[in-house]
Amino acid sequence: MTSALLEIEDLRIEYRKPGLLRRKEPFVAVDGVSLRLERGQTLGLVGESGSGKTTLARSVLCLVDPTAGRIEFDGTDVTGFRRAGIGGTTRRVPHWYRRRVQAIFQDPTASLNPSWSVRDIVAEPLRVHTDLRDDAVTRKVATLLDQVGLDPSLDHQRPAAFSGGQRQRIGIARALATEPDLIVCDEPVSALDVSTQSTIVNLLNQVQRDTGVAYLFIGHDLGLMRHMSDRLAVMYHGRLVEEGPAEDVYHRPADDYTRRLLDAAPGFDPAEQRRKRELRRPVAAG
Ligand SMILES: Nc1ncnc2c1ncn2[C@@H]1O[C@H](COP(=O)(O)OP(=O)(O)OP(=O)(O)O)[C@@H](O)[C@H]1O
Repeated sequence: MTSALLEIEDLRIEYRKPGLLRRKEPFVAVDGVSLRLERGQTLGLVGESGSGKTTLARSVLCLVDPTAGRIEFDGTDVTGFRRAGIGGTTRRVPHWYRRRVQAIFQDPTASLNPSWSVRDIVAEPLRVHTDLRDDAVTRKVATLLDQVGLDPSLDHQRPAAFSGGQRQRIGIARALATEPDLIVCDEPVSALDVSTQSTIVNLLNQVQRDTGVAYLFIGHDLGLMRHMSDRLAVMYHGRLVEEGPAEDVYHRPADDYTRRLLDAAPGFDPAEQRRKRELRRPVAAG
């Protein structure tokens, strides 16, 4: 088997609350999770609130230290990139990793600097990660804004001048600036209204077709996740309960928890739900 873009092996992440007595058990947020994401594909990560999705995503972004297990990106072990050093210092994550792995977050308002212009926000990763001169940066910013459907002539405006969906487009332009191989998308459409959700999802799909970027995509809406993802992984209480091709997980879930998640999914027509339950009912042996 060829190496995947991202390979997560038996990952465990524990949180310790400061001041806890030593003998008290740490809280296990991610427990023995193994996942694989191929180049140019989307791995959808679903599960109820608190199941460990964001913690897993943050470990891929080297924002949280795994307790055990391994994260490999394009053949390089990146697990120890951010091990806490002596005296609480933190080792720097290499530039090449920050450049190749970008992120989009749920709340674009919180993740965009409100006092910067859109031009400066999108230009920042170019200034940090490339040797482009000012005029080339300006051209690239205009191309990126155009790519995400924003008018480049508005690049002097601040984020507050834009709608929620437009702000998410700014976040996507910023994430695309370094031409990453992977974008970790932590619920990028959950805070948007339904019609804006679908335009942003379509944009992300188009970007993937154009650039070959892979997504680790976290979301709650199973219907949307099914359309977005090549494979779906379902987490429950920090553990992976199911993983497989998106259509299989959606139509033929192997795990009880996935079935409950599907039945609880909002926007389902009750008759459709009944029909799905019938289809999923195990066939008696013999
Ligand atoms: N810094 C932290 N310290 C202690 N516990 C934490 C910390 N961050 C998250 N947790 C706990 O870890 C568990 C998993 O949280 P996480 O945010 O990864 O879940 P999630 O599936 O992404 O949830 P949501 O869909 O609500 O974002 C939760 O019980 C949460 O309270």
